Amino acid sequence: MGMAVVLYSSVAFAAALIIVGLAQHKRRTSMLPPGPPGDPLIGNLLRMPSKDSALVFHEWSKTYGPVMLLKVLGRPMIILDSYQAAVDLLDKKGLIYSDRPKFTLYELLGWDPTLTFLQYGEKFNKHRQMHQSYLSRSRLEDFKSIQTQEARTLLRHLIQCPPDKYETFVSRFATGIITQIVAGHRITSEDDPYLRMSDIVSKAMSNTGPPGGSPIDFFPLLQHFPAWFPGASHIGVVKAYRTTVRELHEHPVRVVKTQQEHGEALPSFVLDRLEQMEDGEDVEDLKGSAATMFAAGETTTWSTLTVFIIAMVLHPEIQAKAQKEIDFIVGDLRLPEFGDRGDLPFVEAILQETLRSNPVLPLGVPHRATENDVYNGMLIPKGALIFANIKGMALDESVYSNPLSFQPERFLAKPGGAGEPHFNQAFGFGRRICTGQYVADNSLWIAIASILATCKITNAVDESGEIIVPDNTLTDGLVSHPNDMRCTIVPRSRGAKALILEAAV
Ligand code: HEM
Repeated sequence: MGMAVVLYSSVAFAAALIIVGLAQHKRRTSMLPPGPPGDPLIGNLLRMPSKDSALVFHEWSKTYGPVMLLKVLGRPMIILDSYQAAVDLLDKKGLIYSDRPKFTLYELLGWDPTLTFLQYGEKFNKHRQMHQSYLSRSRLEDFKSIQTQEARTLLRHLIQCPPDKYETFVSRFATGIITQIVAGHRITSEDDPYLRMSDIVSKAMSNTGPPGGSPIDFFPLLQHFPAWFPGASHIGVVKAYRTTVRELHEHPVRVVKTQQEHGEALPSFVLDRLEQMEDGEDVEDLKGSAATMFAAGETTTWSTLTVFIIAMVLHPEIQAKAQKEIDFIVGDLRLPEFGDRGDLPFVEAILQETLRSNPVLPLGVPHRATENDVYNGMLIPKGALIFANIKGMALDESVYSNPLSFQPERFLAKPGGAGEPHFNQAFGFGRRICTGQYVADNSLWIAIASILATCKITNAVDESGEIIVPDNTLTDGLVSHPNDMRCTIVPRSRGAKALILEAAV
């Protein structure tokens, strides 16, 4: 065989490879989910919303469908805008949809090891098991007395504090429950170290943009640049908050260990784990788990309760209807108890509508596909970030009528109500579903029922006597928080005030 034949054959073979490659690429590209057109190389970067991402994605989904592809700097992002698509992928195919992307910004902030951000694998299983075993349904009874006690303390704070402190005390309610569950510590003073840490950590979590979406997450090299460098501004957030985040890892375990040595530790997650710890076991896992529970459970509960309070300011008629229901079932001689829950369907509906109307994790926490997958003829590429658009699902008109209005009746059984499904999606999906959902649900219920039973929430009034209508918007962060909670909270009656003061411990 002559040299020329070898050369021609090689060129022909290479050409064939390129043609097959191009054909495969074309086929692959044509199978990708639809999405807004992007620019060469940078994809949709320039069109990515700077705020209200979940709402903007929901609008785009009306054009591109419930499974939508966005590309940012070559990184595929799939937005799931329908409950069905999220269940089909994240729940039913959990084996390949339960990973997380790398959250460089959160790692730099000191969140490590943190269940929320752990990649799917052995460490994830260990942390998930630690959380689930302590926060399981069967344990819920143990927490109810803590939750009831903190709800009563909250009532006293709300009627005694000036309006600009409402936020502080609602946050303290959430913190008070978590510190007791995690570290057996009851907050009794405003100087409590957990309150300081909680305040700083909440700020850190609501100022980081959508999870996994900061420029540092896309270009980890930016972490080595000064904060003034374009795209590196989050370095300032890291510097401001890292020490407190690390302190939150050290403090609970250090304190409970000392209490344990002195035989003074109260039951808690940390004590439970310390007692089970085997020789040589890494205490860093426990530190990470405790800090995660604290961070994941505090801001979410606080923000959701704030959403409820604003909804009551904006809808006095709904507040009055719930109070009528409570007066009928509970009366005015005692405060609501967990045992009343099944008899208060309208209060239940308000809780559900609070979770639906303004979900505090509007885009959840992104999952990551670990394999190529085909869904309804569309290719979900390996490595894609998968966002469940929880806010988008809340606005799905085929499930929720008048989705923009706050209408608890939608959840009441037919014919009195619309029989629409509860909004469990607020807690996420599949193998990454929120481990604290049952605790959160009970904390929210007892706080909502107790506030409605005893307090009247109305608009605040400014210096010139004008009624203030709170702006019903949320910040953009890992956890979103209402921007404006201006209102007035007073006891419903003298009897209600007496009940609050008697019950508070
Ligand atoms: C209103 C309150 C809460 C809401 C709305 C909420 C919502 C969520 C959501 C949407 C996720 C992401 C799920 C996913 O990736 O699909 C999540 C994860 C998580 N939540 Fe919650 N949560 C709340 C309260 C709590 C509480 C009280 C705790 C703990 C005491 C907690 C612990 C966690 C943890 C550890 C994760 C990460 C799970 C994992 O990655 O495997 N959450 N939560």
